[in-house]
Amino acid sequence: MARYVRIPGSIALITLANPPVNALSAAVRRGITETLSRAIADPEVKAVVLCGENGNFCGGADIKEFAGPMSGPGLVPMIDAIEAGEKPVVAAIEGVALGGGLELALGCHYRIAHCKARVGLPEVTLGLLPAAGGTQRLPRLIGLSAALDLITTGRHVSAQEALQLGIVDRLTEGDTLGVAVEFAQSIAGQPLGSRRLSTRTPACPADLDSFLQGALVQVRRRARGAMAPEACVRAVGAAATLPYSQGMQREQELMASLFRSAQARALQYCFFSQRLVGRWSTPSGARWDSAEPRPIRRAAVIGLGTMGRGIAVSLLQAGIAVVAVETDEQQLEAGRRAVTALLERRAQGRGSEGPLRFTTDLQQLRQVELVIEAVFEDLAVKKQVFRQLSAVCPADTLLCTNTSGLDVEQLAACTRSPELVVGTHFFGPAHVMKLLEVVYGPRSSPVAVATAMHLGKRLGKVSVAVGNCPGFVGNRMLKPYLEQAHFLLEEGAAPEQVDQALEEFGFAMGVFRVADLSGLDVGWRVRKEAGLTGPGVAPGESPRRRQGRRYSPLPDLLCEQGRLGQKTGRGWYLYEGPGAREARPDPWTHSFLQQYRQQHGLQPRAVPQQEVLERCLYALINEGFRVLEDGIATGPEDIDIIYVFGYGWPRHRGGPMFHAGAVGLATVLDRLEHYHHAHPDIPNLQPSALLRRLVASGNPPIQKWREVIRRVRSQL
Ligand SMILES: CCCCCCC/C=C/C(=O)SCCNC(=O)CCNC(=O)[C@H](O)C(C)(C)COP(=O)(O)OP(=O)(O)OC[C@H]1O[C@@H](n2cnc3c(N)ncnc32)[C@H](O)[C@@H]1OP(=O)(O)O
Repeated sequence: MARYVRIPGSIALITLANPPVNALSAAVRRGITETLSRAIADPEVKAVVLCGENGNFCGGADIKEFAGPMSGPGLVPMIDAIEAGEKPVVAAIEGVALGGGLELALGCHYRIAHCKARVGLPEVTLGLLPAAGGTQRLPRLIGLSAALDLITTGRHVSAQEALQLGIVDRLTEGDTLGVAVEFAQSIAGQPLGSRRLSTRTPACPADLDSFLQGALVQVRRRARGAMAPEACVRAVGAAATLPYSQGMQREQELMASLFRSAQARALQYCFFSQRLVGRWSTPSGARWDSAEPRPIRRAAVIGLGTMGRGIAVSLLQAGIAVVAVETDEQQLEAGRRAVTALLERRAQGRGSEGPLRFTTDLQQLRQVELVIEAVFEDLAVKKQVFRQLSAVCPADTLLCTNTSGLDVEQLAACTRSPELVVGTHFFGPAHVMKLLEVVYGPRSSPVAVATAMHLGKRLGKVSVAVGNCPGFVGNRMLKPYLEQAHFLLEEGAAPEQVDQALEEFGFAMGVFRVADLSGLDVGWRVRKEAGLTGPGVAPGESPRRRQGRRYSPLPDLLCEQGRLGQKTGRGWYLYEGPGAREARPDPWTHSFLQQYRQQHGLQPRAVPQQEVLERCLYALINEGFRVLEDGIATGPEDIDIIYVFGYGWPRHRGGPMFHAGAVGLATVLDRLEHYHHAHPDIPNLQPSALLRRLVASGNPPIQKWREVIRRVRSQL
């Protein structure tokens, strides 16, 4: 898995050959070790060039190997041998040099990179640290501060930035290998001295202790419970305070504490799941590898509210021409100003955008290949828009709706070509958030799904194909989670207590802080339309029961008081004023809850933190199992990616379904049974058939769930 060629002029060329990214599998490590020995032993060879096949230097250690026992030559001795050798080794970097790939390049004496290459140490995103000398060599090359930034964020760095930082010695625009070979010839025989990075002393900030302390505080705040960032700081700190060999020892110790951790497993599961969801399929047999996406050059966005603006910006930044449509001149002008401001803010350092036109005239849509409707979340209004679109657009135009949960099929039924209608559920802000739920209806064609999935990828999003049901995957699962949070308030908890439990679990914001941020009126409107509150409620119905099950009117009561969240300066929390962001516990809410409990004869109790987590999270997870039973998501990975990328689920916990597996499915089942027994009027707490079946099947690893799901679905 590493090829060896002698090139005229006393150069040995070693090529890593493990496409697509030349990951450093055992076979590649063996290949490098053997070919390097050969080059060292050959007296004719004066210098070595190391490169990768297929336009990529190296994507790092082979992540697939981490799950099993490690075998073959170790990365550290291999890289040490390169650095210690007497013959200069030049890394010719094309494509990527990431993780172990960059660490390998740092063991080389020189680095030459193509101007489009990217380098970085992203191990932290996999729950690890750069444990092949990266935490010790990089600070010695570019200084402690810059190394700490790269290693704790895992960000990829462009070739230009890598040159500025001093990670690479030279950039090329053309033939990287040719330049590297020529360069190797020019330095053959020169002393290697400080080209061996392990011999250097890292440049450190003057007040090292407080610098490292500050770095620890900062990564802890950002990490929300993830362990790897802190371990990275400690390892880089060792580079500043210990000789190289002791620093390496510390690096290995810290890596050992992470390598088999639950967090590393969760993060690596996310890495592979993110790629797996791209290989989508639908129950009707459409598949990623057989459905051909249509090219999209011109698109339209209908409705320039917050979502429509973000979607327009997202399309433009992908180089797609956009026609932005509003109903009247006033709304159009507001939309124009907002989109222009967003584009200006994001303009720095970005590529060229597609052309943009604003109009109130739907006739302007005759030339577009795709339309995204982003009007008010009201089925009747959306139906009307789809009827108009169907009348105006050519029959082969793909019509997408940005609904967050309405029936895509009902919209398709309003058009001439229902097979060309799909849901594209963006998450706000749409130009920032990485998730796109692509919703196929029963009649959506393979080409429609493929085009929407492909569009998502072009927009830089992680697209997940899901079936059509109220709330699709993400919002459907959110409902029982929110419901539990409200029930917990009825039973005695305070909003800040529920939020604290969820934030300590790793969510960026607890459920009540999120509700205040998004606006309580959003859910209120949906509940009114569903007849759960407002004039649609049957006279005489108990305020705490709806449709035969327990219901909490608490959020409705807050809305009735005009407490809509941050925008009104008060919601579950109190804010400095309308639009202010800092949430303060509100004595009003506490006394409101107290009165409510008294009025309904509810005896408040101290709700343990464990119960908050179990009831909120297991209710959500239970719905996830139902989503799988119903075939709305194909596998648990789809759900987990949706939750990690769209709902702030802490990535180091892998997503809700992964978390269920990590806790133990039998435990989740047991706790759901316990809570359902205590609250028989909450159907969401009744364990799903699939969960029971998985437990009965012996708690298989998550990668095997699909087999059980198939059996359960065929029997339901
Ligand atoms: C105690 C012993 C351990 C010592 C370890 C020492 C420390 C070193 C650790 C590491 O190096 S960990 C790995 C660090 N590297 C990364 O995190 C990079 C991961 N890869 C990527 O970011 C991207 O894949 C890419 C390289 C930027 C390429 O992106 P692109 O969009 O072009 O393609 P993808 O679809 O992402 O990938 C294609 C294909 O390749 C698989 N793959 C990518 N990288 C790895 C890898 N490092 N190991 C194994 N497999 C990898 C990826 O899963 C895709 O596979 P398929 O889905 O097509 O099967």
